[in-house]
Amino acid sequence: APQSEAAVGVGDSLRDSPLDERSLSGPPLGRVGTNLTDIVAQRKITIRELGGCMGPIWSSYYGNCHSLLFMMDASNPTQLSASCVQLLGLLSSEQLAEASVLILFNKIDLPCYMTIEEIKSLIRLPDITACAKQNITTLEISARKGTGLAKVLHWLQDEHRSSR
Ligand SMILES: Nc1nc2c(ncn2[C@@H]2O[C@H](COP(=O)(O)OP(=O)(O)OP(=O)(O)O)[C@@H](O)[C@H]2O)c(=O)[nH]1
Repeated sequence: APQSEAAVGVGDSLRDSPLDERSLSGPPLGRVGTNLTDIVAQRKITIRELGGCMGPIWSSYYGNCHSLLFMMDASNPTQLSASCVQLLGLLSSEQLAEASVLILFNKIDLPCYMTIEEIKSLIRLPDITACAKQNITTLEISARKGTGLAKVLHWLQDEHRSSR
């Protein structure tokens, strides 16, 4: 069956979540490295998780990336600017110009210092979306509670329906 790849960068792993994982490969949770997870959402989609601290080598994986899930920790305002800089770097990459992008605001189960609207305004998300070559969608989720994950799966399903 055809398969395509999506990548998760920065923030928190979907590994904690109740996703329907039919097969799993890569190092166990908590190890440094890149984790690969196959999910079946009508077709097989391979998710490659790249931790925030692996930013310097993210670009090695751009070539095979059909869509990008960029996870931000909505409960931690001190990480926001660094995450935003990493996001801008991804969006300006020529290799990712055709990728569809889903920005996930994670940990909405925690009491947050700022509302998601405030976070979006602080990182000037409307400007980022307007200037980016990519089609950008945003969702608010809790990987721990599973909130919003059905929508993430639907997005993946839609994006990979007719992909290479
Ligand atoms: N309350 C809450 N905690 C979460 C959620 N998602 C992840 N966590 C916790 O946040 C911590 C960090 O998650 P990790 O996935 O290990 O860390 P990370 O931010 O992805 O780290 P890198 O991949 O190296 O960037 C763990 O203790 C998770 O259990 C969430 O939605 N809510």
